Amino acid sequence: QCNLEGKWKNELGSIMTLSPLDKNGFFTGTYHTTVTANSNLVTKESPLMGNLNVFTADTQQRVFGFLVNWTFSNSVTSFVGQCFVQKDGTERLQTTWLLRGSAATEEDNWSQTSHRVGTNVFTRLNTEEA
Ligand SMILES: O=C1C=CC(=NNc2ccccc2C(=O)O)C=C1
Repeated sequence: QCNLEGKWKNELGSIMTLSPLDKNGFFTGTYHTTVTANSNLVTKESPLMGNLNVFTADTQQRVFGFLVNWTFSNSVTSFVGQCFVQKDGTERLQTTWLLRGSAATEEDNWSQTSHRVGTNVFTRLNTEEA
């Protein structure tokens, strides 16, 4: 079954580290993202907090949500998603995100389309990547 604790990366190369969950499924963590701020790449760490739905008996299909409070801009991103375990045991977090507010700094070029909703898939950071 999926355990959210640990390090995850998405297709943008952002790294998310999640804490152990408490009995209510509450967790905290940090989110490292690389965004272009006034034309230089900076990696920024932002705090996050979230909840796993621990009320369902179905331990394989648990849904979660978390909010990243971006430290480099006046914005937050909420992620909602579900963890899936593949046949080979690898875990993937399928998420949909909603970005609220505009970055105080130049937005990263992938967000030039100024879309404010999207999807991200997170996979576990394996040991040599960490
Ligand atoms: O104000 C801003 C502008 C762009 C941002 N890009 N990061 C993201 C936004 C949505 C989902 C994932 C990420 C990421 O960096 O992984 C974040 C805050």
